Amino acid sequence: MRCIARCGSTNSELLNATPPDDDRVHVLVADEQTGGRGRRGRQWLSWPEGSLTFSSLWRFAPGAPVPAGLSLVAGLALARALEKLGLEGIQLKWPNDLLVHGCKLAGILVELLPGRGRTPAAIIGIGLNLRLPPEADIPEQGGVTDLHTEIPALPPREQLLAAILRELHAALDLYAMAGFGALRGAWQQRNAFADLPVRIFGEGSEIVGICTGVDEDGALLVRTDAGVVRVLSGEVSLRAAP
Ligand SMILES: O=C(O)CCCC[C@@H]1SC[C@@H]2NC(=O)N[C@@H]21
Repeated sequence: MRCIARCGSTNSELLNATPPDDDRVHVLVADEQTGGRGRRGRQWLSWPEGSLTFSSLWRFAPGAPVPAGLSLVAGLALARALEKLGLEGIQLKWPNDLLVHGCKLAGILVELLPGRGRTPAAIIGIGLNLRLPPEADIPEQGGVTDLHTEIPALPPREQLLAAILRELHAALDLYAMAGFGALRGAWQQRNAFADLPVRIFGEGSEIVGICTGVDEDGALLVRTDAGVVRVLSGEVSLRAAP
């Protein structure tokens, strides 16, 4: 594990300076990110004392199918770590957000690193709000929350990170062995939109229906008038339907 004071984005750092193939687990933590990135080209804002931002490189078997459910696995691991610290009411918003009381507490950005003759890898980036300044709240984006608001007795940062990494690596080991199917039930128990009307916006398309869960690959299942539609993570955005 490497801890640095500042960088643009921990995901970008790992993408640009891939550690050697034999380095099975590689984690980069930054006290401050100046160009944090979120899904769909969004910015991820963080504050030096107010956020925990890190990325973990995870290698998967050459020739294995693209690990589609990874951001769900990471979300579940993060949820489990925070639940063990006493945080209740965590919900997972497919594919990459962790919510408490409907407000975003953490986000996950998974990016694949092409093999180029090496073992293929994924970078799993996690941004967790610890103590946000008031200007961080953007109600029109559903609102944000921080860990300090949810559990006032926050453990020290290093302890929190260690607890998250423990859960993350345990979940990744199971995922590597048995696939997302082994974690699917646990993810669905925390599904923020279970049996609720949803609207999925893609590039030039829109799906409206009831969210019935996720499948063995981590794809979202939406029951529409035309039958059940499988939505792959890609460039889509999920919202509650009125
Ligand atoms: O909400 C999202 O769309 C995902 C946010 C992911 C943010 C984390 S912070 C650590 C890592 N480095 C980045 O630039 N992004 C991820």
